[in-house]
Amino acid sequence: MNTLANKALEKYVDDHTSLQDEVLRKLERETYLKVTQAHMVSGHLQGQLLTILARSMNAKRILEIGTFTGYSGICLARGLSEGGKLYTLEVNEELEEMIRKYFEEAKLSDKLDLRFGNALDILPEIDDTLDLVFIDADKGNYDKYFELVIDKVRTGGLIIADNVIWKGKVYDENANDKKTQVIRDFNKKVQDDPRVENVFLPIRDGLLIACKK
Ligand SMILES: C[S@@+](CC[C@H](N)C(=O)[O-])C[C@H]1O[C@@H](n2cnc3c(N)ncnc32)[C@H](O)[C@@H]1O
Repeated sequence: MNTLANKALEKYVDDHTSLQDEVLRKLERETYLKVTQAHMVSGHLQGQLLTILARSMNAKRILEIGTFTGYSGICLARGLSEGGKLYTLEVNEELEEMIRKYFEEAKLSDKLDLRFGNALDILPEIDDTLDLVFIDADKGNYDKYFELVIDKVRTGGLIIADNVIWKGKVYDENANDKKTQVIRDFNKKVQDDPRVENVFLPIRDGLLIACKK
């Protein structure tokens, strides 16, 4: 289920969001043509939100967990300040060519630190202070990702988790599968966590934004 179920509203929202540029349009199109599970791509509205959040906080160090074809990575990197860097972690090496091609087209290659492997193994190697973390990989590990990054995030920095609505299943009392329960548990954990202040945004498949105190 689309959280902006009303198509007219969806169009209106899109019409009042800065336009998607040619690089992102091409990347989204190529993803849908060539890659399985293309619906995982963040897309225009969410991508624009990520750019604006990163830019407004003058981010210098951003970490993304789950690069996929690079859509959200490009959006985040666009919000980086001068000399900034995006660490982005991806387990599927087959995506490398496409990711690098589009970062090149977007003139963002100098900001890209792309690392392949299991994020759980790579995260302890990242020794940096982070302004923003975007968690968008395997849902079963969201809790672990949160714990592995929280001490690296500066005060006032953000941890943003994607897909926290899980196609509406998190608030459907009849949905009791394991993945849905894992996401409910993660959402509750963030809500109860005294280290952060948080807001749950029902955009696309849901973003949970936690600001470190
Ligand atoms: C939802 S997609 C990411 C979408 C991307 N952020 C975007 O908006 O375009 C999730 C990605 O996480 C990757 N992934 C899954 N488990 C992972 C892990 N343990 N470590 C690193 N990447 C992982 C998948 O291969 C997939 O490309």
